[in-house]
Amino acid sequence: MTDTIVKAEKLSKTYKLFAEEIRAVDNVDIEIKKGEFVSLMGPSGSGKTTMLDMIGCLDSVSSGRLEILGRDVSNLPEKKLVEIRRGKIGFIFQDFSLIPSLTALENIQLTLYFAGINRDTSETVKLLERVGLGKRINHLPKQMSGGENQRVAIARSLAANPEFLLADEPTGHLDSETSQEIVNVFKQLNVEDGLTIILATHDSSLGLQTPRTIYLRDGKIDKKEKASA
Ligand SMILES: Nc1ncnc2c1ncn2[C@@H]1O[C@H](COP(=O)(O)OP(=O)(O)OP(=O)(O)O)[C@@H](O)[C@H]1O
Repeated sequence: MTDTIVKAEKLSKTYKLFAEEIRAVDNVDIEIKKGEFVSLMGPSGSGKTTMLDMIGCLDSVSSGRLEILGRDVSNLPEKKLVEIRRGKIGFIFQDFSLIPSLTALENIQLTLYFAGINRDTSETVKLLERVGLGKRINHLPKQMSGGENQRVAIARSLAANPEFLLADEPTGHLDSETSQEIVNVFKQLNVEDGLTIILATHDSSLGLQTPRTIYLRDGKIDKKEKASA
């Protein structure tokens, strides 16, 4: 098993919009190893989401090479991309995407059900405890704060035992104090469980807390600014 989670070489993504061609990601070289906690930072439109979507096998590659978990995914059809992302990659987005009529516990159980994974309820409860929600197991999303909803989403992303987590602006809907709490959960998962996490954010107060920061500007890596925090 490789310890390289992501290896991108001259990776590019081009969107065609009528006559216009937009190079959202432009010739990017990146290598991310198992156990790293990396933030992808850059202003709006710099290509963070496009980059994460390709790494997460949610979007295709236009040119260059992308290896995920040791497998070349650059030219794979959608069906194969689904196979790679299912179970192996955990996703956390800005909107928590929880089902309003289901409790914290049920939201996770439903995800497991659709993934075809059999888990004891006690294991799911442990996941919620892991993110500090031991007392919110039977709460509905509307009975929890935004930060708590995002913790449920984090627990849900962990339920299938993914090889790594991708978080795209996970604190976009949260105030600064709650955002810090969410980043602390990620730090804990990275330090204590060795989980690999890639976090996209435009918020430098959060992005600079990770051991490694990659800056994007106009779809390219901004080498001048690239430095470890
Ligand atoms: N589906 C699409 N079709 C056309 N252009 C797109 C598409 N998705 C993204 N883009 C363009 O690609 C560029 C990069 O967008 P992207 O969403 O990756 O940036 P971002 O850094 O994540 O921005 P934000 O922080 O605002 O989410 C932008 O110019 C955007 O307008």
